[in-house]
Amino acid sequence: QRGSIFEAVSGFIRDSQRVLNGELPDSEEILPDYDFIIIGAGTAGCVLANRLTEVEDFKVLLIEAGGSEQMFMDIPVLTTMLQFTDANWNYRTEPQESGCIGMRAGRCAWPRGRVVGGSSVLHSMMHTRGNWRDYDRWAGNGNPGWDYKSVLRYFKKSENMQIPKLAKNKKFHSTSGEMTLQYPSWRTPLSKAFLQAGIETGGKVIDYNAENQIGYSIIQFTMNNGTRMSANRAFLYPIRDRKNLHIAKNALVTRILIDPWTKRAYGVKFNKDGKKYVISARREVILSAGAINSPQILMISGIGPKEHLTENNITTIVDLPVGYNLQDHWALGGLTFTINSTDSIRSERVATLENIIEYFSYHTGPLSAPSGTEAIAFFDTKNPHSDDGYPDLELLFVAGSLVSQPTYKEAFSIDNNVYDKVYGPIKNKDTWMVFPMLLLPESKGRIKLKNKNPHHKPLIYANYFSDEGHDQKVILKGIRKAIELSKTKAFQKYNSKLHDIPLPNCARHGFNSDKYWYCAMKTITNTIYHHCCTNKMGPNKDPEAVVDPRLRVYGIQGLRVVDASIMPHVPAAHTNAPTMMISEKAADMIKEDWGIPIY
Ligand SMILES: Cc1cc2nc3c(=O)[nH]c(=O)nc-3n(C[C@H](O)[C@H](O)[C@H](O)COP(=O)(O)OP(=O)(O)OC[C@H]3O[C@@H](n4cnc5c(N)ncnc54)[C@H](O)[C@@H]3O)c2cc1C
Repeated sequence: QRGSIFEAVSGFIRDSQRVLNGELPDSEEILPDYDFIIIGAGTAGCVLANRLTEVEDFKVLLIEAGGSEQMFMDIPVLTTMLQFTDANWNYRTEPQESGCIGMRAGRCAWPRGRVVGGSSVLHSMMHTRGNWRDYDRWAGNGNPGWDYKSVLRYFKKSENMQIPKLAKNKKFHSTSGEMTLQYPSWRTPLSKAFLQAGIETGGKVIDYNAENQIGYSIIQFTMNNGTRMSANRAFLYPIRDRKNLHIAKNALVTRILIDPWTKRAYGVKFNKDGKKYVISARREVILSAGAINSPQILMISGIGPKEHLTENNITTIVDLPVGYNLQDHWALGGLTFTINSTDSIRSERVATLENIIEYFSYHTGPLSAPSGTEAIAFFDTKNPHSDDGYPDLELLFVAGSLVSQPTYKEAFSIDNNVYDKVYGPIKNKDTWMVFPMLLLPESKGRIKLKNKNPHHKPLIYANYFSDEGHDQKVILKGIRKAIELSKTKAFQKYNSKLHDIPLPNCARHGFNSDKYWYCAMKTITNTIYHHCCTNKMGPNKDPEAVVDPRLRVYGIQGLRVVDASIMPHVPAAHTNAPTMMISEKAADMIKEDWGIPIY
């Protein structure tokens, strides 16, 4: 056994104190005005609050609907469980014909962080930047300064790469930023089998955050010494003592105040502890409420598609396509392989006293492993033989499956009948799973208002598979690739077998036929939580654009959007790192626009 009860108790106290000493207190005093008001202390909001308050003259108010981050939220193994706390907005998609069919009431669960740190507190901590073509494509669409060469410095700015071998590559990595990156110290031998299977089938092992992305890798995580590094911990803890930053927690912004004549944003309204606040912004209001709430707040404040606002009795101040262009990464969920050893992760083997003692003593062992996601691989299905391809498919390897942790079924909101029939018979088995995930989707959805009440959840139309068939074909290639990997020597060592109880609604197509898998992916449609793009950045001539390349809302002065909603299209990356990059770049643009020199 590693560690002792004594060490674990001291470790627990040390961890609790780290959070107590780090977490910014809810500001006792809220001033009537600030230079900048940032709405939302999520990934983007935390980075921005840090960078803007570097300028002593800038007085900043950061407003967050959720409460403080708690110590237990930093324990990697609890990642999925955080979705069952108040730190989750708990969204559900609207039912649609061709997706989420096997989820409860035909609705997919879309969790989002409602806590200081935002979705970076709920997220699975995978750190991937995407491919250079993603950003060259953003720039090519009329957004100067967003090409990969220009944004690479912003990816590096926040990075503290603690994987020694990767840190040597100075062109792509940095060790001086706030966000620490690590491989988890504990993982199952199945992750090695995944990499070996890749090599056996002609792939190679790469650093996907460097030159090119095609290949296999252990995942780089935003972790520090075996614990979660949320944006809050990385960017707000270190600036706790800055006098020019105030934070209002448990404060829901209900409206951005805009003068309808001058079209200038001059403040915000928010509710906190039963009190209503109206606070002014001397310079700018910055909306960082994420891809679902940012469009909601804009629309409620009179910025959005005129017809839709009129339907909701909102006077339009500027008619803009807010809420359109919703994009996500999704995968077939539940593609499971059984094995004949006890090498996979199962909750009953993880949640043991021994492991708990080890975790609190040293931050090692199974509790320091994030939800079983261990390895990753990227493919360009259009140019399968190019090393420098543009990945459109990701295989996300999990050293367990829907049956390894009771919370998975709930987190994904899988219908009980479907789950019991398909996964009930293997519920005690050891398994591994792959999410074959679409990276460059063609389907697009939309966020609409339910009504103009800011306390009501907006409507989410995911529109998965609403394209001409491209998206399902890519996922199918991923399924075939995962099955190929399961047949390699590396995985046959464990006698890996594709779990073949068919989904009841798809059985008529014959298990493992292309048609079967098309039906399966529309049944267990699994979001990978990369919701974005609903306030698209684009040039003036782009009819879909909501913000300009400096992230200013068209037609309004003093209002920017800085979060995942400004992405013109989702990059071939998990979206936390790109969101940090956006915020780093935005901070420099804001400083520049207010005459502060940039170094
Ligand atoms: C379950 C899950 C797993 C994920 N896994 C990964 C992963 O492994 N790797 C990865 O790269 N990405 C992952 N992501 C995605 C990543 O976390 C997001 O892309 C990123 O955090 C988006 O940052 P953001 O600043 O745009 O929004 P958020 O971080 O969501 O921040 C928005 C903030 O605004 C606040 N807010 C909203 N409305 C209001 C209001 N009216 N008033 C006041 N405050 C408001 C919210 O409470 C929230 O704190 C995951 C996301 C989720 C939900």
